[in-house]
Amino acid sequence: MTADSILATEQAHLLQSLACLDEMRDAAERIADYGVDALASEGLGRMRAARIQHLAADASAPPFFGRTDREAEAEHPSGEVFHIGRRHIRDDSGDPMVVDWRAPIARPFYRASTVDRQGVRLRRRFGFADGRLTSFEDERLDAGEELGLASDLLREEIERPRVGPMRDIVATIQPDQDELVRADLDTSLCIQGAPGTGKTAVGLHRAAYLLYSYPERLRRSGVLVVGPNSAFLRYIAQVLPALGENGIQQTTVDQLVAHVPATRQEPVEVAVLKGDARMADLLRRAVFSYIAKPVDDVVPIVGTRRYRIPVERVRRYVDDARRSLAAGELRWDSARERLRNLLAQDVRRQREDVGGAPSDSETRKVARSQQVREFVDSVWPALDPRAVLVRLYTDPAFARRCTGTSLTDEELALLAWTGAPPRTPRLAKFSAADQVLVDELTGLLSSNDAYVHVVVDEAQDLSPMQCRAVARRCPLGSITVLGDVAQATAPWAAGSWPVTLTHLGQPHAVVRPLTIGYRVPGEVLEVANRLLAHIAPNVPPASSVRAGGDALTYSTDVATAVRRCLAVAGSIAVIVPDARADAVLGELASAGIEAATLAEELGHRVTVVPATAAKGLEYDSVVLVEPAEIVAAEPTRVGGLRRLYVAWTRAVSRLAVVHQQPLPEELTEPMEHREPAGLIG
Ligand SMILES: Nc1ncnc2c1ncn2[C@@H]1O[C@H](COP(=O)(O)OP(=O)(O)OP(=O)(O)O)[C@@H](O)[C@H]1O
Repeated sequence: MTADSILATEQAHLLQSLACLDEMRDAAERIADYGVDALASEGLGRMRAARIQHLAADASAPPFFGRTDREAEAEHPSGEVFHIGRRHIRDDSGDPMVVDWRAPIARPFYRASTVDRQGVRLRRRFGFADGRLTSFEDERLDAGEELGLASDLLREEIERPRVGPMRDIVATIQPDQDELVRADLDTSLCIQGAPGTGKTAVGLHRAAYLLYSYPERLRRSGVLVVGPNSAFLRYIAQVLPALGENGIQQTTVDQLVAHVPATRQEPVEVAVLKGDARMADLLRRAVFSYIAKPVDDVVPIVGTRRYRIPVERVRRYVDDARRSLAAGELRWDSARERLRNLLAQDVRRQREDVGGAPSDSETRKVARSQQVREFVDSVWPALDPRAVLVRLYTDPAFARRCTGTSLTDEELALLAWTGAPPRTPRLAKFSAADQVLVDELTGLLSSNDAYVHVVVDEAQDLSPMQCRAVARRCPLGSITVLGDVAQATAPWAAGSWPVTLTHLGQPHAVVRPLTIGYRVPGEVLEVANRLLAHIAPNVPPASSVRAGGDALTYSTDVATAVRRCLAVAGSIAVIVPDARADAVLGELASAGIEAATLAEELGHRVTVVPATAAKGLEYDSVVLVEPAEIVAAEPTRVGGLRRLYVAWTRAVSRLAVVHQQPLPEELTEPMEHREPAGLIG
């Protein structure tokens, strides 16, 4: 077959697949929602809506992007052919026209090699333009052909100028990434990777893979994706819907714990202390301290009769509830409930002992009786997490009692409330670190939403207490942890995966590295890698699959540098020291260049990005303003260099450094004792 006739045949398959997809959508819309009862009908309706949404997702995307031809088998003497796409498409008779990329049969498309063919004779990739099939690329694995990263279609995809939000990488997932994407649901993973190695992409595709592969286990309380900030969430928001997954909750850690607003700023050292794992112990002791020792018999009145529960028995019940609380079997509020029930059951037994036959509803009435309620309130009061926290901050004797030996006097003094104490806990102004503590307390008092799998991105920046907040959302499930210790800029960051994983409740998660960079051009990465010796000596330098002729330039004027970027296609970020954001916006405006802020919709050509908000984002061109000032703005040199490392590694095609001050010396000194980052492929 000639290339043209292959293309024509594939184009015909594409049109047929689209027609089948239309038919599947029509069929889904025709199905009525009649279940056996109203609830079942509602459930069916929901499922149907989800299915229609799934089938409609990203209708502009080609129905398939690849194909595998399998070796001949007894049942299929000429070898089966599978087209691989974003979703399963079948014809009228139910035969697959396209198989979902997540299906086990699609795996060899990503993983087969000449060494391990996995039953595949030929792998074909397709190129598209405006929804039309325009090219294809074959690897005859059985003839020893394997392109790897040298594939033109793969390189085109990687080098496509970036505009707007993040895209899925489903057509070009690499074997090392695929292994992580398809790890089973019970496996917790920690993916450590240099900037642009595809951690976020892998984490999101893993979420989609798990939903497809474990629908039963994930249908109810599925997958939660946690990102560092709302700009990042907006940037990644389209990836999962484009893969047909609309039901995944995506949130920031701050949103996760926002029971109270964060309206108070506080010194870094206070925030660091409040993020320390020892706070968990303090809060726990504080909560337990509210349990009082019963001193009297309890005497519930039923009708006109009084039943006496002797104090020794009452103490036993309280001890029993306390043990359940300590063992984590019960939260505070349900332990209160348990206590009420224990007392009511005691009365029931007393009545039975004298020949009565009290009903369940009478027993429930005893549990709710005034005497039982007053007793429970006195030994096991209802607690407001804000009140407990405010008391710890405003009552030094109480804080000291709850501390044990874990916090020093200096540390306790740091926690003390500054300014006039709030009149009521409801009026207290809390900080972002307090929000996490309120969440910890809330978790001690009552249960929260729990997920079967959590994907947490930029996890290197989480404080131990934030890690615990994430872990609480996944008490029995697994976690995919994504991050890069070299990019840890938060002052409370642990800087070590074993520590972070322990606080995430996953001490045995395997740390898996990704070292091939798909974003940053080689010459830009080579300079960034010089910083590693100073910011994360144990992290190996990454290599880049990409090089650009004018990838790294230096100049002195922002507007000129931006204009040069405007001359080529793609998104542009002007990454600035935070304090300069307004000035640079003004400078660009007076130069006649329209620029947006990060708070505005994605898709603007030029965005001014404060250095502290650049994490996780990427742009085709980056104009990086005054690196030395970005470093100096952080409390420590290492923190500053890490911030610069993040900012330096946001560009896909070109990085234009604009500076009048000398560059930080760590950037200009070549790497010693290290392998320079090579270009792969
Ligand atoms: N296999 C791939 N095929 C095509 N593009 C890819 C592949 N892997 C990653 N990319 C692209 O590389 C870029 C970087 O990916 P991603 O943002 O996931 O990296 P990251 O490791 O999370 O980076 P950072 O540490 O900076 O947050 C993205 O544009 C992504 O789409």
